[in-house]
Amino acid sequence: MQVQVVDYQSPNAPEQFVKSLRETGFGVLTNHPIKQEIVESIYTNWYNFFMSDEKESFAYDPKTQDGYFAPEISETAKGHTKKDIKEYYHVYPWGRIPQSLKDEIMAYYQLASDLAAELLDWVEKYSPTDVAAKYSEALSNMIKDTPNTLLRVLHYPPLNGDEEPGAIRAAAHEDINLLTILPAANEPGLQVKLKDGTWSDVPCDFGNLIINIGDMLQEASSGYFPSTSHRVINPTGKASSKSRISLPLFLHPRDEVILSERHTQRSYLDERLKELGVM
Ligand SMILES: O=C(O)CCC(=O)C(=O)O
Ligand SMILES: [Fe+2]
Repeated sequence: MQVQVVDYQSPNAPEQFVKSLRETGFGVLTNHPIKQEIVESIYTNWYNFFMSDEKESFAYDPKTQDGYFAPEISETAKGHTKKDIKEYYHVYPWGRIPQSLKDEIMAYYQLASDLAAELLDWVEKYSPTDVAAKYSEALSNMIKDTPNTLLRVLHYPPLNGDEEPGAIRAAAHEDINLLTILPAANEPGLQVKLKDGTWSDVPCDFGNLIINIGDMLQEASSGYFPSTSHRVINPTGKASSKSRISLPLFLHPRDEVILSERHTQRSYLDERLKELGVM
């Protein structure tokens, strides 16, 4: 099955959407409540931030993980040796945020978090009874008042030809969190790995909202909902000279939320950050 594009306003949207998540780890929504204007404005304003020297005064703090991650310290995906070709900024409500960008990005953070709670209710409603019985609390409750949800503003710079051979914008990886909410980026490149092992472009019409499952939902659902590998491939031709901006919101439960017999959100997250080499 390919990733389904679902009209958020259609009566059977919840069922269709959850089916796509179950089959592919991804679902795409159109006609959803997040206005394209705010997404576009964020892309423009943060592009300007990444082009400025101001970013250097927000260098990330390894203890708290908020702030600016320069290309030199950017992630190496689990199981890979080459760093991704990207720089990014981690926005947390309690973290450092450039003053001029704060109101807008926090408005988006709230909007997307509210929508995410609704989507988690959809997931719960269409979880089989035996799977839902193992959720330690309602999925949408797991993110209630959480300080851990992370909004990452990503900038993939234009390629200039001196990239390390084999490095790509984002090497194949799975997300760590419960669910990821991602407005379509301003340029294509996002691909998902299908069950048969082939890579497929995620429908990326500007205005689409892409949602995918992370490892924590896979853990909490005993594998019923798959955390699927995805990647961002390098552009070719004229597109190589363009920046790509994207804006994933990674939904994380509160620290103490029990995901499974093995893990709370905190024990799971710490394990993964160490593997990524950023902690
Ligand atoms: O930039 C994108 O489209 C996806 C980014 C992503 O998968 C991630 O940061 O985890
Ligand atoms: Fe990802």
